[in-house]
Amino acid sequence: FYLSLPQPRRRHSCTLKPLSLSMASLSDPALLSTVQLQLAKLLPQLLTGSLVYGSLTFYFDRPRGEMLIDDDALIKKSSNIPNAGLGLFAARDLPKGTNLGLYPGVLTPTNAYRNKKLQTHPESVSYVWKLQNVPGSLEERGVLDPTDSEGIISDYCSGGSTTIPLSRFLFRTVFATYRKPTTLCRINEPLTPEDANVDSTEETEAGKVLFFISRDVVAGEELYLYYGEYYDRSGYGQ
Ligand SMILES: C[S@@+](CC[C@H](N)C(=O)[O-])C[C@H]1O[C@@H](n2cnc3c(N)ncnc32)[C@H](O)[C@@H]1O
Repeated sequence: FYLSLPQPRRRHSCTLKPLSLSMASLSDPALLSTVQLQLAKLLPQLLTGSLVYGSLTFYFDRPRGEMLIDDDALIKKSSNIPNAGLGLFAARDLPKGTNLGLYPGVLTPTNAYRNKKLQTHPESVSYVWKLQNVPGSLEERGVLDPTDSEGIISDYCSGGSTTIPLSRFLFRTVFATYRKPTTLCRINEPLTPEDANVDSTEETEAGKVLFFISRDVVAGEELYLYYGEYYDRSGYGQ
């Protein structure tokens, strides 16, 4: 007979191994193939994740806008208005109703623009188009910001924002060729609103602003758009 005495408890022991793989352990072929196998299993997930992240970033932070008139119909040069900088001129006759294009810029929530970029780069405001509120709601649709991360306007608007991590980097590299001309940003406003020869209509929900010729324009005329009563004109002439 065996006496059924309580057996001494076996102590479980474990050894903690350092997580990092040393070069020596990587030279172990068995371990190396396990690591390769794990990486191969992870690869599809990594690729899918990157694809989803890239697509969403592109969708939200892409530069919008496009020209609807050929390049040689317009000329960018010094404005007829003293100290107004560059202006946009008709290179040929443009009949009333001619579509010029959709205003360029990255669609940015109004608050994000107001609380971040406007604070750090106030000069960007001259070129930022504030969209109307979505009809029938108090929701603000946002602004179209065609300036770069420093608030500077250049000939093309690239996408990207500070809201999505690495967004600006992606638009400087992977999506670098996807950029929109900022020609329409050079249209000044007339000395009196009645002298405007360009007008705009907005498809607010789509975030689209169409610029069109509002009266017959002859070759050589400067194009003018009235900016509206809320535009900040405090920097005019400086
Ligand atoms: C949308 S930008 C027009 C393009 C700008 N002139 C440029 O060189 O890029 C608006 C800015 O142009 C200037 N501007 C436009 N119309 C003006 C006017 N009637 N008088 C003085 N400055 C004007 C102001 O500096 C204004 O903030």
